[in-house]
Amino acid sequence: MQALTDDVPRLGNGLDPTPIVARLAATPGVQRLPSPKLTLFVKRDVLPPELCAALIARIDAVRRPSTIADANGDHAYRTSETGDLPADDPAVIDTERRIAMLTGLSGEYGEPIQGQRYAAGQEFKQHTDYFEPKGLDYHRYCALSGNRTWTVMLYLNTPEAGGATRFKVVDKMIQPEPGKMVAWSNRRTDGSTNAATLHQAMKVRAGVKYVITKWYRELPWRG
Ligand SMILES: O=C(O)CCC(=O)C(=O)O
Ligand SMILES: [Fe+2]
Repeated sequence: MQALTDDVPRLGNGLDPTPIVARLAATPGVQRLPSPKLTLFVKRDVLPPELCAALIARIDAVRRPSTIADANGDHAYRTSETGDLPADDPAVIDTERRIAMLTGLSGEYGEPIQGQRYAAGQEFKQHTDYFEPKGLDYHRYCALSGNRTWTVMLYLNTPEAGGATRFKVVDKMIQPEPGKMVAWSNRRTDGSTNAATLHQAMKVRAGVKYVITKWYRELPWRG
C-alpha cells in the first residue's frame, strides 16, 4: 500500500472486528444496523461531490463486463460493468485515505478499489462477498491473500430509479446517494463466514448507477 501518510490508523484486517467497530461506532454520523446478525455501518457524505465525479470518470475509462466467482450458469447474475481503478491516480489515493481514516482497516489487506457501473436493467443478484471455503474457485481466489473479511462500498451517484442494495436476511435496504458508505464484516464475531451478509444490487430501473468497492483479506493482498 502506497501513498497513505503515516497518520492513518492501522487496526488490522478486520477478522477481529473489535477495533474497527469501536472506531466506526465512535465516529459522528455513522449509523449501525441494529441487528445482532450482521455488523453493518452506514455513513453519508464520506466522499465530496467532486471526488464522486472524478471516480465516475475513472470507472468509465476502465470498465469491462463483470465476472463472478463460482460461475453458476446464470449469465444474468451480475450484469454490471467492472474495473480496477489505478492505485496511483490522485482521486483513488484520496479515496483510499478517506476509507482508511474512517474504518481503521489496514491498507495492506485491501484489494485495489474496484468500480462498478450498472445501466438500466442491470443488477447483481443475491450473493455473499466472501468465497465459499468449499467452492470450486476458493483456491484460485484465496490461495495468496486468504478470504475476504470486510466490504467497504461507496455509492457515487443516485440512479433515477432502482439500484438499492438489499440485505434480505436482516430486512435492510440501502438507497444509493453520492458519497454514502456502507461497510460490513463478512464474518461472525468468532471469525466464521456470515451467511446473513447475503445481499443483492437491485435492478437499476432508470438512469445509471456507479459504486466503488474495497474488499479486505485475511492476509496482506498479493492478488
Ligand atoms: O452495487 C451494489 O449495490 C452492491 C454491489 C455488490 O454487492 C458487490 O459488488 O459485491
Ligand atoms: Fe457484494
